[in-house]
Amino acid sequence: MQENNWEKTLEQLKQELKETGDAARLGRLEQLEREFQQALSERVDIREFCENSGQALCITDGQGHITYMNDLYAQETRLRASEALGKPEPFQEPISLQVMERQQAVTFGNDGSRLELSNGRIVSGVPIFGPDGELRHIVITLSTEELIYQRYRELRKLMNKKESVRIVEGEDALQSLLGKNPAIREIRSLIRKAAPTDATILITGESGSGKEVVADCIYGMSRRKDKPFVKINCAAIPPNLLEAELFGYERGAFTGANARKIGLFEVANHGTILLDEIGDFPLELQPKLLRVLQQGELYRIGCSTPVKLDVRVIAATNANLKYRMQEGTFREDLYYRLSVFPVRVPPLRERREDILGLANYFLEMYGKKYSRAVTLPTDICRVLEQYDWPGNVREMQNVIEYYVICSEEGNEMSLEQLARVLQFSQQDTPTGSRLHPAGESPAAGGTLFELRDNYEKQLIQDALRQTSSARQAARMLGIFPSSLYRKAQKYNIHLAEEEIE
Ligand SMILES: Nc1ncnc2c1ncn2[C@@H]1O[C@H](COP(=O)(O)OP(=O)(O)OP(=O)(O)O)[C@@H](O)[C@H]1O
Repeated sequence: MQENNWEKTLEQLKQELKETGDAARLGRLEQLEREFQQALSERVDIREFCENSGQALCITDGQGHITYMNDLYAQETRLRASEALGKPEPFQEPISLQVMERQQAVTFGNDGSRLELSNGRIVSGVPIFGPDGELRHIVITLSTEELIYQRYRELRKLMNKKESVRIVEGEDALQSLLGKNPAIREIRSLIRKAAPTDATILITGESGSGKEVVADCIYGMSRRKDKPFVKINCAAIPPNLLEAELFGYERGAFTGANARKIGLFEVANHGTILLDEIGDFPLELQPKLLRVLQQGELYRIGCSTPVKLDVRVIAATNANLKYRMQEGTFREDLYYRLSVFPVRVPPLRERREDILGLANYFLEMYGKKYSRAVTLPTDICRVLEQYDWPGNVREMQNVIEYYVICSEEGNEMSLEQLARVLQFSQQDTPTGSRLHPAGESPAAGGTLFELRDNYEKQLIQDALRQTSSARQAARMLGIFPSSLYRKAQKYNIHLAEEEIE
């Protein structure tokens, strides 16, 4: 009814414009109408997709008020759309609330009673942000574990296709571990042997040397490659929260435990878990981890019945575990249980023959990303080979990305500029050596990130000077106006009021 009204008004308006011969405004109006119809049809498509997705689905607005639910969701939750629409989720612990609080996707095992679902259903809430960074919608789904695995596999395939640089399945997985140095070849051969078994693997090596790449290869070549791969950085989670995160808890286990929480070990069941920074694993939790490794079972906090597990454990660290054992912060029995199959990834400075291969790989990768066919002149290659790379492959990847961003075809970054990035004069490498290429006078730099930020700020200021609005400047820089606005705020660049619109 309403649509008929606006269509009628629109027709009248068009007729009037035709009669007055205002072709310009008529053309603009017709253009707007086409865009509007297009948006309308897309909206209908999305609704159709939701109806027929085969998955229980509910959408809320940014405040957690339900704006849509499909039949399957209504059936599974026994809610009625007519009663629930426009209101918050009528559950004791609405998932939308958690998404709103954490501003990130939330998934947890459902304990049955809370959402009145049969056991095994997994509730997920995914936030959708607007271009201004505001939370606009939350998409809530209820899935079986099997469905989650399936989605996970689809997503992984999609990501591989998109990035087209890392193929991480089967023998091909090894291709993502680049390098011709004998130690790297040896690692490939070790992975080939160990990956198909369920042996626990301990990967050691300096930060940025490629431990996670090795873990990805092991997973990609294992018989668990279609099952979950849960990665956790043990140093990033406060010790008092780590126990609950890893082992989970029962409802009522402690104040605030309003519902059962499934720990990450259970999430990884039948799959693989990567315990990164294992050297920082809290001493008091180490017996619990040992139990998982030895007995294949865990106790959730507040529960006396063990949960049986089938998880392959890969641990990684840049710490010296033998030293940690001596100082009494790492248990000896845990160390020997973890290092059934040890793999040491050498730092980049110990495999200089791989430097150029890696540099060219990243050059091509970022060349594609930023649409720039830049090359590495011989003098720069020489410097890259001589540098000690204290931050290993990760540092090189950052440096090459910076190089590609700052270069243009035929007008590559100069040796002086690169020297600044590498901070020759200031940076002590872990071996204590410094690199000063002959004839270079190293300029004061700042960290790589500071240099990058300065450069970005300068590019934005230049673009604003060369154009007459922020919108045009954003177009020139190839970014959205909203991103330009955010960056302008970050760098304290003043935009005129009308430019912000
Ligand atoms: N041999 C390699 N071939 C290709 N890329 C690599 C290689 N080694 C490292 N990289 C790349 O370098 C970066 C850092 O590697 P990775 O995260 O595996 O290091 P790490 O040792 O796990 O670091 P941290 O100890 O800080 O967790 C990643 O982007 C990774 O893709």
